[in-house]
Amino acid sequence: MLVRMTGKPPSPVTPPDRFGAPTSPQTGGRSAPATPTEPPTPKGAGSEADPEESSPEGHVFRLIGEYLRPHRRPLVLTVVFQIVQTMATLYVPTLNADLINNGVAQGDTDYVLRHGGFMLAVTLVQITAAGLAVYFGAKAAMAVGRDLRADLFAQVQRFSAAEMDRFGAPSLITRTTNDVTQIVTMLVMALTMLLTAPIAAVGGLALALSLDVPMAGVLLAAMPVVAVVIYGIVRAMIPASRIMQRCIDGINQVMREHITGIRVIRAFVRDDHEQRRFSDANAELTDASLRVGRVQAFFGATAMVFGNITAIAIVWIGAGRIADGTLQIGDLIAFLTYAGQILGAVMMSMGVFMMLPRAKVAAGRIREVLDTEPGIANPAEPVTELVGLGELDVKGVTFRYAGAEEAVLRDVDLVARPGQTTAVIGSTGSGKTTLLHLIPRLFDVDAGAIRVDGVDLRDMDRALIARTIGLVPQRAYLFSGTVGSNLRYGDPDASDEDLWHALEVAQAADFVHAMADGLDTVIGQGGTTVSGGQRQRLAIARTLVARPKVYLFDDSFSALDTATDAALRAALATEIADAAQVIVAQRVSTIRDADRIVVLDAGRVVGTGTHEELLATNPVYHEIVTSQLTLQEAL
Ligand SMILES: Nc1ncnc2c1ncn2[C@@H]1O[C@H](COP(=O)(O)OP(=O)(O)OP(=O)(O)O)[C@@H](O)[C@H]1O
Repeated sequence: MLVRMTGKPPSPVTPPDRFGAPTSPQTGGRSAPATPTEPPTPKGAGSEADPEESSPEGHVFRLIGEYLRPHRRPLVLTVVFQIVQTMATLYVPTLNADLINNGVAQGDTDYVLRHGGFMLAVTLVQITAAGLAVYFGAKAAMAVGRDLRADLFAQVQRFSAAEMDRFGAPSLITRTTNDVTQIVTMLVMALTMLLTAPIAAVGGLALALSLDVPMAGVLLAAMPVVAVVIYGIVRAMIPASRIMQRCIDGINQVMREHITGIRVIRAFVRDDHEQRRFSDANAELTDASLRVGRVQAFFGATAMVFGNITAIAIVWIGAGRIADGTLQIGDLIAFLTYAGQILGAVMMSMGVFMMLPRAKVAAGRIREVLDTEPGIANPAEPVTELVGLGELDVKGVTFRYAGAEEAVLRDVDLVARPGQTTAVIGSTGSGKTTLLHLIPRLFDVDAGAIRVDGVDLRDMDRALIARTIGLVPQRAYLFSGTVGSNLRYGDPDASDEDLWHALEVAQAADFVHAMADGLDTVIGQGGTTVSGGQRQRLAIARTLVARPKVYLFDDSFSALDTATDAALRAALATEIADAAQVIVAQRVSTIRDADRIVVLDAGRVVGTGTHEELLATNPVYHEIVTSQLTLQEAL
């Protein structure tokens, strides 16, 4: 039979995970209100709304149009070769009819050879044009994919911690990989079929009409019937694909949690529970896939039946007309070929429309990232150099996390002078880490200001902030690579001697020496191949290599034993004697010698002074100290 099932519906691929996190305020610059108002919902998104429902088709076409614009050349070539290929495809049945009528039927071998040669040449043109059309179409589509990924990556790099929190790392990864793939896949199909299909349908019909009007009527009658049936099936496919997409989301989530939390699962012997969760999600996906499969099977069978009914009608009418001498056998064969081409074209274009729901969701999610203005932008005329030694002044700072009801920090003051150590202590959840994250401008304050050498952070160039302030985070992160490449994150030009010196100060030289390849020892992603304490010390060394003016240690000594902690602080005291140090710690012994201790309680500063002053006057500090040391030890 002539009808080929080329309009195959898209195969299930991993869909994007869903974005349902609360939206955040776009606080940026000095104009940020003291009490943040409710954030505007980003375009194409909605914390409540289902992104699949809320992203119109326009998203896909606008996005594709925008990204195809720079690739006009391959696009134009695709169109040209598509037209050539389709014309040649339409021409071949006419030539074939001619060959049969005037060559085969007449027994004219010479005609068959001459005409056959020409037909072969047209087929060659058809094949070459088809190949080139696919090549340039894929080239344009891949270029769109590459540009989308590059723009998404660049945009995510501009994001502040607030936007990162809002989208979440897994979602940003899925958007950059899977969602882009959805767009590219649809684009490849669209470039290959959307143009060919209407030309083949209209051209085939025109040629059929020119051959025999009554028989072309069969095709004309069949086309709308097939289109209506396929439309109905596509309508059924859309909700089925949507359900399947949600099921794959579910399975992704279970899988992600399983991989991330494998140690906890093992520790609590929850393997069976996790296995059940996975089995449930898996069964749900299987059911949904079967539902989609049933719709596809029905689609295939129905299309085939209609195609064959059309072919039978053509043969039936054609046979009668051949018998009464009004139609030639070659024309009947040409008719059957046109019927196949026309119905195939209708089905192929339906295949593209079946991909639309998924591409639509993907485009909405991509647009959402691209349209999100980073809350923290570089100032228009940034300060690029500081003249002072690096005096940090936190003044009247209030901060609330996006979506949170209460401010985490209220009216916080803190001064860290060069050559001095300022410690921050407080119960867990009192806001210490948050305060430290505000200093390198990972978030912007809602009220108050943070200045270094009298310059507001919001007036400073981001590169200057990074050069001036060195944060050793609570959970040190190391990149996949070597010890050396991780340390050079602080300064790409640092020599091996510089690295070893930093390691000595950070009390890390001994264990790095003991590693098989020293500085060239490979570190697993996230630093999983070193211990927590080693990771902390490597992170400290990395910051030392950068030589900032202000050091922020966020509980960076917590994984060290007391002796190493003391040795490290002693080494730091001489190594970075001129720098300002802010140390957050839980252990009183770590901070008792600090020049100034700031006591935080529920986001407020409840005391500032030396260990002795606070012990004598501050009940919160007194309580923290006596919970760890005897009064004798404390004094
Ligand atoms: N990204 C975030 N989004 C929303 N709330 C947050 C976020 N990070 C922290 N919080 C909340 O802010 C409060 C202060 O957290 P923070 O980590 O600053 O406390 P901390 O004093 O450093 O605690 P710890 O000593 O346990 O590290 C906590 O109530 C916490 O739940």
